Amino acid sequence: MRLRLLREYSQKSSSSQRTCRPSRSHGLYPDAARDAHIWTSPAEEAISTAEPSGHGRVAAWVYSEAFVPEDEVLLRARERAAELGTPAVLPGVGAVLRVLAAATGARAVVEVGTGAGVAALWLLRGMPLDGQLTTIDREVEHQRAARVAFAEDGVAPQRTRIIPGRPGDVLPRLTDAAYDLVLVASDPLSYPEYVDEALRLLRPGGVLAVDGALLRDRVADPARRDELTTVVREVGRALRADDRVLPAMLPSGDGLLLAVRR
Ligand SMILES: C[S@@+](CC[C@H](N)C(=O)[O-])C[C@H]1O[C@@H](n2cnc3c(N)ncnc32)[C@H](O)[C@@H]1O
Repeated sequence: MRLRLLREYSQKSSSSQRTCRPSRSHGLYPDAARDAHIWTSPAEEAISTAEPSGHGRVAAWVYSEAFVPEDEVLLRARERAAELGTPAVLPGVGAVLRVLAAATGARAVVEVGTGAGVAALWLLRGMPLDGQLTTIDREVEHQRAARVAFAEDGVAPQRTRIIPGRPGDVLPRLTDAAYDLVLVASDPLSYPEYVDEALRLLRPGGVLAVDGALLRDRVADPARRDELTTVVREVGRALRADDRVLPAMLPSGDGLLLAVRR
C-alpha cells in the first residue's frame, strides 16, 4: 500500500515540481489572474515560507495518507474496487470523512458514487448507529461489491439505502435540507450538477465533501485548460464565491474540497 502511494506520489511530485513551484517574485501562477488572490502577498509569502522541501512534502503526504491505517475489511473492499477497475478514496480522505461524520453527528448522509464501498465504510464508522447512508451509483456491480463490504463490517441493513441509478435522476428526489453530510465522488464532469443538488440537500451546518478536487494536480496547474480540469476547477471557484457556504481545500488524497452550509 505504502509503496503504491509512494509511487503515485512520486509522479505527482515530479509534475508539481515542473509546474507548481512558488516564486516569491512572480507568484505561483503569474498568468492566473482569476486565482490571483491566493498567490499574492501576504498569502503567497506565508505559503512559500511554510512550504517544506520537495522530499519533505512527499514524506508528509505519504505519512498523512497512512496515518490512520486501514483494517482488513477496508483493504478487502479496496481490492474489490481495484478488481472492478473503479477508484476509491485514499485512506487519508477516508479518515477525514470519518471525522466529519462523527463531528457533525451525521445521521443522514448521501454519497454520490458508491464504488465498492470504501468511502461508505469510513463514513458509516463515523456515523451514529441509528444513522443512514444513502448511496447512489449507476453500476449495480459496484454496489454489489459494496454490499459485500458492508456485510463483512457487520453493518445493519437499515443503516444503508443503496440506490441504483444515475445520480442526476436520483438526487432531485431527495428531500431539501434533510442531510448532514454529502460526499460527491463520481463523474467529475457532473460535479457542478451534483454540488448544486448537495447544497439543496444539506441542512444548515451540514458539510459537502467533493473527492478528486485536485485531479492529480491538474486543477492547480493553470496551463491545464481541458474540459475536465476546467469543470472541476470551476466547482472550487464557485464554492469560494458562494455566500451560502464556507469552503476549504484539503490536499488529502487527490484533493478533498469541503464546504459547510451556513
Ligand atoms: C470514484 S468511484 C466512487 C468511489 C467511492 N465513493 C469510494 O471512495 O469508495 C465512482 C463511481 O461513480 C460511478 N460513475 C458514474 N459515472 C461515472 C463517470 N463518468 N466517471 C466515473 N465514475 C462514474 C462509477 O460507477 C463508480 O462506481
